[in-house]
Amino acid sequence: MSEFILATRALKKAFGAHKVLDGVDISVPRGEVVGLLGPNGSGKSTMLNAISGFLKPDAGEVLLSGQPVTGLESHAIARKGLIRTFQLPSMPHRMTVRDVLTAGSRTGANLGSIFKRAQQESEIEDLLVTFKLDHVANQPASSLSGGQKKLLSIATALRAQPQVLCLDEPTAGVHPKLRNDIVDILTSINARGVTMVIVEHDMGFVRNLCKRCLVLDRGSIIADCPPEKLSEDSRVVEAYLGKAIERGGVRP
Ligand SMILES: Nc1ncnc2c1ncn2[C@@H]1O[C@H](COP(=O)(O)OP(=O)(O)OP(=O)(O)O)[C@@H](O)[C@H]1O
Repeated sequence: MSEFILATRALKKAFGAHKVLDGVDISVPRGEVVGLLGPNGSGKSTMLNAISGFLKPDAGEVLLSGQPVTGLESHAIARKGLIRTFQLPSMPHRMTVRDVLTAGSRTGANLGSIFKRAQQESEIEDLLVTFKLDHVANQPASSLSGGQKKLLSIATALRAQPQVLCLDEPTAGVHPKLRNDIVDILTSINARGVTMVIVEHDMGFVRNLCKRCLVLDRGSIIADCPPEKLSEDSRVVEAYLGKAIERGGVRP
């Protein structure tokens, strides 16, 4: 079994002449929580898209447990255990919150027994409570606030029982009180062995969750270190932390 559950090798993606990913190598050991940081427009979402099959890389490799998944469709990569959430999750108009969670199941279409159905219903009720969505369970998912949609998208991702969860700005738009709840939820998910790659600008959140951070800038990883070491790295301060703090861009 590969030492790394997720790796990219010389991953490239350009939009026209703009080389957003210019040969990116990352290696994520099983069970790790990694922060993927960088200035706005540095390619973090592009990286998640290329890893999860929402975008085909121009060159390079994506490896899941050592096996190449480069260029596979997103649903095929999801079936292999890597699920990605989005910065701005869109929700179907006609489905309630509970319906969205039910549809998110890996086994949703194949509930052969009453036992399985009862088990699924109980898992969904647990998720509704854990993500503080139980009071809106019967409302249309599209009517939720931005923060609630974020929570629902993470809860739905968990229904697929991922081995690797890639989260794109999980706290953006989420009420500050709920951010600590998300840290607790993600910590307990990680304790069950789920590896995570988290794109996030909230440095408090990153420090609470991530043992390691990768910083992306101008197409390359410019730092790979624990969060508390980031401010000691002059390239990171120059490219990201310094400027972003000046602009108020990094949520402390
Ligand atoms: N489909 C696309 N077509 C053309 N350019 C794109 C496309 N997707 C992304 N880009 C460009 O690639 C660059 C990286 O975008 P990306 O969204 O990956 O950055 P990011 O680091 O996630 O930014 P942010 O922190 O603001 O969310 C940006 O300049 C963006 O305009």
